[in-house]
Amino acid sequence: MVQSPKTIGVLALQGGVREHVNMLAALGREARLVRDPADLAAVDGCIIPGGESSVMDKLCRMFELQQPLRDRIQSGMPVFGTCAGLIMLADRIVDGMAGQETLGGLDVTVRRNAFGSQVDSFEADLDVPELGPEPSHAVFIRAPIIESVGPKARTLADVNGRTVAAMQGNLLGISFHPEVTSDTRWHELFCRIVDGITP
Ligand SMILES: NC(=O)CC[C@H](N)C(=O)O
Repeated sequence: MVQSPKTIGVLALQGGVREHVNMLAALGREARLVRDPADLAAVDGCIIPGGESSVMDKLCRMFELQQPLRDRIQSGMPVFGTCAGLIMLADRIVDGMAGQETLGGLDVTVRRNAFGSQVDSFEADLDVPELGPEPSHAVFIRAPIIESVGPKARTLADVNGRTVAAMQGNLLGISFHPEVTSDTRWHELFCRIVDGITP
């Protein structure tokens, strides 16, 4: 019997949803948009896109997705957070908006908009051993940094000594946007995690 492919969702409340859907399509994976608890129940893994984390947090609560997402994360669902999505995954946030909450799961502390207004968007080539020898061209858009990585998580990449990618079990959080480049390797890595093909 051929096993049916795992379903990957993209949290579609706010932010850069389409780019992730297109990236998954380029890898032959049809994404399911996640807008309510029934959508979430139908997916095996989920991407949380970039956008504005404080708004995404509010919408998660409004659409009754915060607790279901927390529960799924705690029970091991693979999640890939990019930029605002990384902030949503972080256990700790040092300069959130008043009352801003995260979903948590990834043992890191993040700082929002950490690269400052002058260079709030820039690009850099990152050395990421997990992706192979070719550098990963990273696009940072009002990006957070990972200020500290706790003992349960590990650093995957940094730029000028500042951590911008971390992983913990099935959780992957990066502060930049591979979905706006032609580099599919981050999404391939996430698909392997969802499919249970660990390196
Ligand atoms: N490109 C992005 O996702 C920016 C993140 C945004 N600055 C936030 O705090 O959520």
